[in-house]
Amino acid sequence: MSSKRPKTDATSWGKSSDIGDKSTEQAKFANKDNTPGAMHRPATKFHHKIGDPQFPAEGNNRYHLYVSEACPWAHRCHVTWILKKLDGVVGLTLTGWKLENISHSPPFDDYHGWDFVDSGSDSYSYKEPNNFSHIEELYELAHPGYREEWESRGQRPYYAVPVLYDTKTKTIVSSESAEIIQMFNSAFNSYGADSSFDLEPASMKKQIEDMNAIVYPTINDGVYRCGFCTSQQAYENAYNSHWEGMDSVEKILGESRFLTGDTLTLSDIRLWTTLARYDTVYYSHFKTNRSRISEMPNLYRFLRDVYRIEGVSSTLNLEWIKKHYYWSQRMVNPTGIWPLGMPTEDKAYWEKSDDLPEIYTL
Ligand SMILES: N[C@@H](CCC(=O)N[C@@H](CS)C(=O)NCC(=O)O)C(=O)O
Repeated sequence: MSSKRPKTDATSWGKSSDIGDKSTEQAKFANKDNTPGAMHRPATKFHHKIGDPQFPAEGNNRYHLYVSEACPWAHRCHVTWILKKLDGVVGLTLTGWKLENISHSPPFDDYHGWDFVDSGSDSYSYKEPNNFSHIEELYELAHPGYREEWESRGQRPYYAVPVLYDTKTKTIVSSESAEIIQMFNSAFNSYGADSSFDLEPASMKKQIEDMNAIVYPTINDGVYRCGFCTSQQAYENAYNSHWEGMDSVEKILGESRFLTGDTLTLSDIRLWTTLARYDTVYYSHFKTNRSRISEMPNLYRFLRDVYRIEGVSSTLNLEWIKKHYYWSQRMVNPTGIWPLGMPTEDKAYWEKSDDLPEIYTL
């Protein structure tokens, strides 16, 4: 137990001052609601870039991606890794689905983050290169004293996935999904990635940023603002803002196939990984329950449209997603019981295609 740990009765995740480096997207779209009990996502720690002097672009698995199939932020990276054909270029480890002993209240001694015990779904067997048992060990290797830094502020250590790790310098390049997917899109094109398509064309940067400005705060982080808050007022604020965002995206997708037109971009991948979890998890577990995705015609069409792109469905592990949220997040669901009978467990939910355009090829 840390001797420096201050006494705190904090019960919510993060503080409004935890936005870290002000230039990050997360800081730009941080939750502005200072109602007691509002959820504030802490800043991730590592923001280096492939191309920085100590992290030159290189293939042959010098760099290694850690993702949990449960996590929507990590899932963005996994989808981009698949679409850019980075297998053999950037290594991959899938963690298990459990986050054991996660809590918003101290003590945090038994919290070690994602485990590698039951690593990977059946279709993958990518080994953790350091033989670690938990991701805590990776964070401590990259930044000795990482746990202590958080605990000395009275906070749970934030062992976030995704992580892009450098096997050569044994440190973390980035722990921020928005930045990792941009690197995957462009940094490895001369090292084996599929360079024939661009998920962030320069001519569309502004439209992509405009979409992210809606999707990040109201939808990607918005569902967590609904689910992780600890007061009625904070929940109602988060819920209203979330549905404002959902309604505007439903409208946008009524006018174009993807968020910025006819071309799939990183914005679509960012939206998709939240929608893919929605009817299984967020609707009930996070109380976002005004409508299911299957009741929003354009969002539902988009969800199934992207699901059909080659490779995408292989990244969706609904069983682990369900177990992870309902079992791990005891501060939301104290019994840890996961529900049965989810409509998303029926293949027809994903494969209904009468209202879909032809399959999108990259
Ligand atoms: N801003 C981060 C968010 C990542 C994040 O919060 N991941 C969660 C899982 S959904 C996590 O790993 N949490 C572990 C923890 O809280 O210690 C990103 O986009 O990469």
